[in-house]
Amino acid sequence: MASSQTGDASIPAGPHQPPYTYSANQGYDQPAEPVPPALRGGAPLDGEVVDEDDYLDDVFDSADELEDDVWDGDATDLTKSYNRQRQLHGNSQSDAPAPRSNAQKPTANTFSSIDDQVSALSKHAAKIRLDDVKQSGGREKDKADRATSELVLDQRTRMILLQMINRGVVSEIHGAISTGKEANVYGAVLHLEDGSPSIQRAIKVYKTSILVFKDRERYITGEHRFKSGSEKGNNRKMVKLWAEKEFRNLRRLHSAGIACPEPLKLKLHVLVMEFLGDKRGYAYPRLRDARLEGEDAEKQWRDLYIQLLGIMRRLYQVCKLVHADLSEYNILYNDNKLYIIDVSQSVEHDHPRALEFLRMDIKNVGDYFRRQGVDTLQDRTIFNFITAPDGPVEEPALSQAVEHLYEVRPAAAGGDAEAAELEVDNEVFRNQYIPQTLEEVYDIEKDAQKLGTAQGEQLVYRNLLADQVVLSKEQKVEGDEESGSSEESEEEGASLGSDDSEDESRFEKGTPRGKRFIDKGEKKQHKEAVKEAKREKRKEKIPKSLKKKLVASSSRKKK
Ligand SMILES: Nc1ncnc2c1ncn2[C@@H]1O[C@H](COP(=O)(O)OP(=O)(O)OP(=O)(O)O)[C@@H](O)[C@H]1O
Ligand SMILES: [Mg+2]
Repeated sequence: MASSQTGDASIPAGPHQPPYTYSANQGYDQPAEPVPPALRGGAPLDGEVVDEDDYLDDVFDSADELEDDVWDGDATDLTKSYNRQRQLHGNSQSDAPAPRSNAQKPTANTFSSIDDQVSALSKHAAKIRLDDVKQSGGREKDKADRATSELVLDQRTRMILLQMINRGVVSEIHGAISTGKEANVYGAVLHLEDGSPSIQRAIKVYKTSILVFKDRERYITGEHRFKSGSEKGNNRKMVKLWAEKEFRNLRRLHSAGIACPEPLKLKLHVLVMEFLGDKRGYAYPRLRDARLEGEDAEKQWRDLYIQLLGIMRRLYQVCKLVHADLSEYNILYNDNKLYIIDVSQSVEHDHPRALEFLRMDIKNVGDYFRRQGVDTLQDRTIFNFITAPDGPVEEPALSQAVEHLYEVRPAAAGGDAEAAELEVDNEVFRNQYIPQTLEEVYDIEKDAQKLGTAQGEQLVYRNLLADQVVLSKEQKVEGDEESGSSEESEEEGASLGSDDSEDESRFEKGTPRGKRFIDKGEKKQHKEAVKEAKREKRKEKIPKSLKKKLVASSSRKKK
C-alpha cells in the first residue's frame, strides 16, 4: 500500500540521512523541510497497484520527457530555468537569506535522493489550487461542484505538476476544466517575468485506472507505434504511451496548420498544452455547446460543416491520421473557428481499422450537423473527398472543393424524399465492407478492374485502390530491384519514439505506371517474381530488434 509512504520507516533507508538538504543552487542552507501531508499522504488513486520501489523513480527521471521545439532551448538549460523559477516563485516572499548561487551547472543528479527532491518541490505546493474552478456558461452546472475526491491527485501526478511549476512550464495550476473517465484537464497559468500578460495553459492528466482502458484495445491493436506488446498489462506504461501518442498527434496537427492546442510539454501521463480559451481562463465551448447567434446562423452552421470537412481531409492527407473519436464533443468552437482536440486515440491512416474509424467520424459529424439543420452531403461522398489522393489540402481550395461536391451531386427529389434517399444511401454505405488490411485490398485484384466503371464507384475504398495501394506496392518492388534499398518501407516497426516521416511517405502518390492494365498471365508472373524477390530480401534482413539496438546505440540522444 502506498499510504505506507507517509511514514519514514517504510522508505528504503539510504546509506546516510544528512541533517540538511542540499538543493541545486541553494547549497545546504535550510534544514530539511518536513514534507506536508498534502504531498506525502496522497495514495495512488484509481486502484493503481503500486510498486513502492519505483513509485516515484520515473517522475524524477528526465529521460523520457518530451517537449515541443519551442521549449527546447529553454527548458533543457536547467540553470536558467531554475534561476528564473527561483526569482518567480521562490524566495522573494520569504525572509530567508538570499540563496548562494552555484557556479556548477546542476543536473538532475545533483539531488541526493528522491526524498530531497520531494522536499524541494514542496515549496510550490500552494500553487496547485484545484478547487479554483472556472466554468464557462454553456457547461452543465452540476459539473461545477464536483466531488472533491475527483480532484485529489495521486502523489506521482502531484510531483509531476510541482516539477512543471519548478521548471517554469506553468506558474500555478487551477481547477479542472473537465473531469472525465480517462483524463482530467486543468487550467494553469504562466506568469512572465517581464510583466507581460500571463499565459493560460491547459494540463491534461491521464488516469491510470484499469477500467477505462478496456475500449482502447481496438485503437492499439494494429497501431505499430504500440507494437512492442510488452506494455500490455502495465497500466502506468500504457497511460504514458497514451499521453505520448496524444502529444505526437497534436504536434502533427499543429505543424500541419490544423487548429488545435499546441503541445508544449509531456512528462509521463501529464501533458501541458496551449489553452484554448480567453485571457481570463475560460475555455472555449465544445462545438456541442456552441451557440451561434445572428440572422445568418444557418449559414454559419453550414460554413462550420464545410470547414470541418476540410479539416478532416487535411488530417488524413497531410497528417496521415484518422481522428477516430471525432464528434461535437472533441471539437472546440470560437469565433467561427473549429479546434480539434482529444487525439490520443487517433490512428495512422494505414491502421487496419482506419477506414472504419473514418466512416464512423463521418457519420458522427454528419448526424450532428444535420441536427443543426445543415443540408449535409452523403457519407460516401465525404469519404471519397477525404481519401482521394488528388485534390487540394489548403484553404480556400478545400472549401471550394466541398462546394463543388454540392454542385455535382445528383439532383434529388427534394424535401422528405431527398432526406429519405440520403438516409438510405448512408445506411448502405455504413454497412459496406471495408477491408481490415490493405493486403486484403491488394488481393482483390478484380476490384481494381472495376475501377472506372459504374461498379467501381461503389467500392468504399476505391481511392486507396486507385493508385495508392496497387501502384505503390509495385513501384516499391521496382524500386527495390533498381536500388535494392527500400526494404525499410516494408518495416512497420517504427517505434513510438521514432520519427514517423518514413511511414508517411508510404502512401504518397507516385506517377502511374499502368500495371493494372497489363494482361493477366503477365501479371501473375510479375507477382511471382515479386514474391521471390521479397523472399530473397528477407533472408538478408537484419532482425528488427537488432536494428533497433543498433540505431539506439549509435544515435541515442536526449532531446
Ligand atoms: N487545450 C485545451 N484548452 C481548453 N480546454 C480544453 C483543452 N483541452 C481539453 N479541454 C477541455 O477538456 C475537455 C476534455 O478534454 P479531452 O476531450 O481532451 O479529454 P478526454 O480524453 O475526452 O477525457 P475523458 O474522455 O476522460 O472525458 C474538453 O471537452 C475541453 O472542454
Ligand atoms: Mg474528449
